[in-house]
Amino acid sequence: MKENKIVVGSVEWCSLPLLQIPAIKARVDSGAKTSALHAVNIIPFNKEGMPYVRFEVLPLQNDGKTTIYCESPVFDKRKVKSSSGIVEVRYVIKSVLSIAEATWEIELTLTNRDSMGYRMLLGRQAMAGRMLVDPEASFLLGELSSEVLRDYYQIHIRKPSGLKIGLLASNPNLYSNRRIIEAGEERGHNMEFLNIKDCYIKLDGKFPEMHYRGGRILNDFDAIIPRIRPSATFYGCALTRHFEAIGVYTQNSAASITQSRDKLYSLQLLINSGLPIPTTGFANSPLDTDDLIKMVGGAPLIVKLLEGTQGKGVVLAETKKAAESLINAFKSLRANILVQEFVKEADGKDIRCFVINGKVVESIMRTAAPGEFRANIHMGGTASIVKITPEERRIAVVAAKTMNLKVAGVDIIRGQKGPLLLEVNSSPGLEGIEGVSKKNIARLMIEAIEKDIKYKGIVN
Ligand SMILES: Nc1ncnc2c1ncn2[C@@H]1O[C@H](COP(=O)(O)OP(=O)(O)OP(=O)(O)O)[C@@H](O)[C@H]1O
Ligand SMILES: [Mg+2]
Ligand SMILES: [Mg+2]
Repeated sequence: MKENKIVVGSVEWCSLPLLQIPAIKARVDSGAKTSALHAVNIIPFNKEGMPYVRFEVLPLQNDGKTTIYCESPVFDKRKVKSSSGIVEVRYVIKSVLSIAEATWEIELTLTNRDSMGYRMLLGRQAMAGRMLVDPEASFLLGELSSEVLRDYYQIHIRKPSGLKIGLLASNPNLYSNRRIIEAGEERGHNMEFLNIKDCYIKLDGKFPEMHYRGGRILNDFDAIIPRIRPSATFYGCALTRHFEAIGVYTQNSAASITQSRDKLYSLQLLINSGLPIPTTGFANSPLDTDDLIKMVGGAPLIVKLLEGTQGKGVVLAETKKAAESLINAFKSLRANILVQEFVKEADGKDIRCFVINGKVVESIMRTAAPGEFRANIHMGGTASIVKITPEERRIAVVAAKTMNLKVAGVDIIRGQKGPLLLEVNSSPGLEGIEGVSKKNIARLMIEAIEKDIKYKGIVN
């Protein structure tokens, strides 16, 4: 059967017609089962109810400008262990390989790992029954001249249009992240999802740089939208700070995000601006628990972890005894906590004001599920649009300004004597609010960036 097989060297040119990639240099890698395609900006989406993935391929080595925009149905998602032992979940697509005038269907995993500069690896599965490898040779099926490549790729050279905006976050599947990418693309911008864990920093007095997995340098961004989840605060803020250092606009600054993650520090700043908050205590030693409880008006009271979110670190202690044990238990775990007056009149409701560039663009009221005092959507709360009072609006605007946040989610509860500020979030979620609002909040975030950096390119 040898005669029918294509003999290939260790490197060959091939093409992927379904993805409209006319020529890509593939490294023949019989050590790997599945073939891999080097792709960036890999973003999942749904098309007519089916899982799809959108990605960009830079088909030519050492060429960061020639970009092919691809989309494909998702065939599978697989865990792949790299040679360094790190497990990565990769999308698998089915595509057609064309080589030496033969074509057949192959599976391709998408990876942003730059495999020694090769944009494609051809694995055993794709070759089985069809190819023989002569490992000493390369380009047995012919080399392509730079003229031919230029002809192929001329139309694919990225033309500057719109802004280049990076979304610095952890999960491209998250509703908020998907919406921000979508809204940016709708405005004609070049949106890229930058995974926090894949960015790294070059600190250098003269030539500081931001790098991305595989060695790509990320220095040409016009703006970065940091959406840092609490568990990634330290590294995410370091990256945001570095983008600032290399002159990139960040929608929320690293300093403001860092500040907002510490509830105690935030409250200190907020009361300095004269904003009303529920009476709050903080103590270091369990010896002071008794007085701490008295300070906030006794039980029932609220205990909050300093770095909690989605309502997870917020507990209600109904009695003095319960409060004592709760506070002392947290202390013995060395957790940093706040003790706060329980505002019963809030009646399991809170108001989330979404602030962008100093304006409340939308407000919703969240109502806690039955038997629950926390109104968070993640705790089963339901949302509806609410008309806020001028005082509530003022509190939200001053709070965002005090925290120096361009985009903020300000939480307020309605107490007996008026509104009380609970906290200011630096990555407010979009799902709850867009679910009930007619406004395109993600688009408003993008427009705020356009305004801030005085972008006049696109009108629609
Ligand atoms: N002092 C209080 N009195 C009454 N209810 C409160 C009080 N503090 C918090 N709550 C309720 O618990 C919810 C969660 O509290 P808070 O917003 O402080 O925590 P969080 O975990 O940071 O939430 P988020 O996801 O909004 O960041 C509030 O939205 C509110 O419904
Ligand atoms: Mg919070
Ligand atoms: Mg909250």
